[in-house]
Amino acid sequence: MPKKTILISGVNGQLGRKVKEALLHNNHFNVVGLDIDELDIISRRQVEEKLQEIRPDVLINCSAYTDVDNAENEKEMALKVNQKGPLVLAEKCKMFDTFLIHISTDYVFSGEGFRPYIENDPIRPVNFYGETKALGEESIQKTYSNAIIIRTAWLYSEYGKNFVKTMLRLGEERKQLGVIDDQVGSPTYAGDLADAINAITIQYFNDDDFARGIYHFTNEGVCSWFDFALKIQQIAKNRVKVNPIPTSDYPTPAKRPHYSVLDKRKIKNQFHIAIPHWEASLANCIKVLKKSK
Ligand SMILES: NC(=O)C1=CN([C@@H]2O[C@H](COP(=O)(O)OP(=O)(O)OC[C@H]3O[C@@H](n4cnc5c(N)ncnc54)[C@H](OP(=O)(O)O)[C@@H]3O)[C@@H](O)[C@H]2O)C=CC1
Ligand SMILES: Cc1cn([C@H]2C[C@H](O)[C@@H](COP(=O)(O)OP(=O)(O)O[C@H]3O[C@@H](C)C(=O)[C@@H](O)[C@H]3O)O2)c(=O)[nH]c1=O
Repeated sequence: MPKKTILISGVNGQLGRKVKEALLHNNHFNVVGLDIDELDIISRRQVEEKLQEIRPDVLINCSAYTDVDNAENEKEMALKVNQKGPLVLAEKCKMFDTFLIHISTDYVFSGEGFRPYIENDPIRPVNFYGETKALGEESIQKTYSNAIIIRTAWLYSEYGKNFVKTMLRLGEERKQLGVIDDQVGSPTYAGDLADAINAITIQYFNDDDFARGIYHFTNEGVCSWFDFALKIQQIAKNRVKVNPIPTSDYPTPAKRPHYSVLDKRKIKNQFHIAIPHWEASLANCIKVLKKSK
């Protein structure tokens, strides 16, 4: 296979960095990673210039506005990055015939369901971040069919700001912690999602029956934020006491869905992807974090 060029936008984010690491293992890929300083996804001019210059076969969009609480106040900015950004990328990928992989979220769902959400379940976000991500999905779907949207949830990695790193810090600083036990979902190690994106990218070049559209990806297993926090402290051997609390005891500017488990059968069947359980991936990530301390 001649070398293929893969462009990653938002490469300095926690997912962007893991995607770059995963793709760099593939000798057939020429990987270019850019972040907002070189490729601002809301700038039509900049996106067109970069696609003209780099001519990527695939663009993996890891950039987004991800501060769920601040999105309630910084509405204009959140909307620009999460709705206009994907629209611009879809328009320009269409112009250059570049396959687009975009990432979305479990927060597009209301959380009122009682079984894992499948890809074509109706969406109804309960916060503004979720609304902007839903609009981003819609913009891509209306504009460009040579695209895949992967919804994921509760993402963490060694990099950036995330729940695991917050809990590890609080576990060392505090004697007690209250964590919500009535919001349930599935944690996702960004390295596992990056491996899935790598597998999908390879299949895009090799599979004549390659199916576009929306897919769900998280780690296997289901837990509450409380279960997740408890396991983090256990693995890290922190002595902090973790107490379960209801959502009403932890008020936040943005409402969160109570149940946002995603059904992953479609991605597993279509791309033959084996997904690790969240507890196994969490242990691996914490081991890496402890080593680098
Ligand atoms: N984090 C999570 O728990 C979850 C995330 N997702 C989705 O996964 C994807 C990756 O998230 P994650 O890695 O956690 O996000 P991060 O916030 O870690 O990274 C996002 C990156 O995008 C950059 N960025 C922001 N605005 C722009 C812009 N206008 N143009 C180009 N780059 C920009 C950010 O730069 P800077 O830091 O300078 O602003 C940052 O480097 C996103 O689509 C997110 O919505 C889905 C479910 C869960
Ligand atoms: C720090 C902390 C949080 N919590 C709660 C608040 C919240 O309901 C939950 C998680 O808090 P966070 O603010 O880390 O998570 P949040 O920003 O809501 O995480 C979301 O981010 C976006 C980008 C997504 O797309 C989602 O999939 C999801 O991962 O834990 C506690 O109960 N106790 C605590 O000490």
